[in-house]
Amino acid sequence: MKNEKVFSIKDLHISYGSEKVIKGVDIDIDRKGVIAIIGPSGCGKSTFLKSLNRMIDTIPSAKVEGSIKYRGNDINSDNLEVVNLRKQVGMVFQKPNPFPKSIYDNVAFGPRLHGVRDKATLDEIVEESLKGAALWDEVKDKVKKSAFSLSGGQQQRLCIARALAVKPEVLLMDEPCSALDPIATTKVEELIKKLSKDYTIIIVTHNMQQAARISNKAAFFLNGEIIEYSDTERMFTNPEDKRTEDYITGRFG
Ligand SMILES: Nc1ncnc2c1ncn2[C@@H]1O[C@H](COP(=O)(O)OP(=O)(O)OP(=O)(O)O)[C@@H](O)[C@H]1O
Repeated sequence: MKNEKVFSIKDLHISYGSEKVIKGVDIDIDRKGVIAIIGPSGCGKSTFLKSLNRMIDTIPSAKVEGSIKYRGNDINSDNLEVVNLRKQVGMVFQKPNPFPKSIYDNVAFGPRLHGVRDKATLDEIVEESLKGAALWDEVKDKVKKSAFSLSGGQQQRLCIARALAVKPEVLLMDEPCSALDPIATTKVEELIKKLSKDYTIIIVTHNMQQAARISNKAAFFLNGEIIEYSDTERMFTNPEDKRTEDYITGRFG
């Protein structure tokens, strides 16, 4: 494929009112694989992530300047359809947030929103998405039951299935395992690794072991700037910057 870059970001600045949170970020993100966004609390990781599918628009005080290109198109240009951008660039949040609906209706929600009405087609998308999120075997006999009847880890995989149902290219994940127990975390990590063969996954994590286990590349943020962006293995074995080393070895954060 010609354009291997999914995102190309130049001189990105984001502020909330007078507080500057992202201060001149440049980063290119390639197709497929897992990119971990790491850095201490408050350094702007979630803000950066939310800017990539314009979820940041929901915060009135937020102001975004600079260029974010998704597949070569400026996502902040007036003629870009946000609904289409969010179809391509899905999001999974820290706490599982299924809708108060059945398992089936949670997954069918996005496709219905985009106009799919045919029952057989919806059935197929729901099954495929639940299989993609490694949840199908656990729920196939009870898809009409409430999403709230699932465990926390299952709910998070349901949210991943819901994101997959509209066939995105990119998944943004903001600490998707922080509310999960170790077993559910392992399952979601395995799922992320599996999905990274077909999707580009950009994940914010506080967990350095998790970043090392699942990501191909890592970007270290500090005070709204990217200090280092490299292959994860390299960053974790031979970081270029002393501040990166101090952070990943737990000297601060
Ligand atoms: N909705 C908001 N309104 C005003 N300020 C905000 C808002 N969201 C975040 N901030 C501020 O922006 C800064 C960066 O926050 P952000 O959540 O992006 O950091 P983070 O690196 O993801 O932190 P954490 O790891 O603790 O989640 C913080 O100082 C925070 O207080």
